[in-house]
Amino acid sequence: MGVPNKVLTLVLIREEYRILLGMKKRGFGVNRWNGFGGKVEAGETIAQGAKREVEEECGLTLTEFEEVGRIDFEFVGEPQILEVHIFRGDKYEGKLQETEEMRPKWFALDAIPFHSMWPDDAYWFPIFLRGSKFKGYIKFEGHDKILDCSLEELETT
Ligand SMILES: Nc1nc(SCCc2ccccc2)c2[nH]cnc2n1
Repeated sequence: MGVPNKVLTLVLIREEYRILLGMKKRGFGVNRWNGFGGKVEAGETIAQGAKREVEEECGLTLTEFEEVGRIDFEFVGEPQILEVHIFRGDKYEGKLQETEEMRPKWFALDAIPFHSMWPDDAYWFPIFLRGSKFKGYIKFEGHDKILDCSLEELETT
């Protein structure tokens, strides 16, 4: 058995015509717009970890959210797979704020800044935006080059 996967969360808060992204100001994926997320801590469920990261990174408290996807990311030369659990945020409370980690901004669904995001997002965001569930496997060389990409749409809601 190889190295256990690193379990991570990614939350995309979506309203009818806009989606909330954050500009990552440090760490993994810096200088790219992304959803909010990160590691799952000991003693918390994946969903609890997702909710916590949103609060820490942009100040919002999720009151309704659902896991809609899962993508396993492999990076050439790194034994640990990143197992990313993707959630759609439907309802939230609180005041949106910039943090040390993220600069949040709402984007119209027809103006998502894919050129300043992880390159794979352009492949699975359309599946996410039509309300389907999905799972995938994506192999990277570095942080810009996709070597393999397989995505499966599981159901349309
Ligand atoms: N959209 C997207 N996100 C990630 S990492 C998301 C999980 C994460 C990890 C660390 C800090 C915060 C969030 C990606 N990796 C490769 N392609 C990718 N696309």
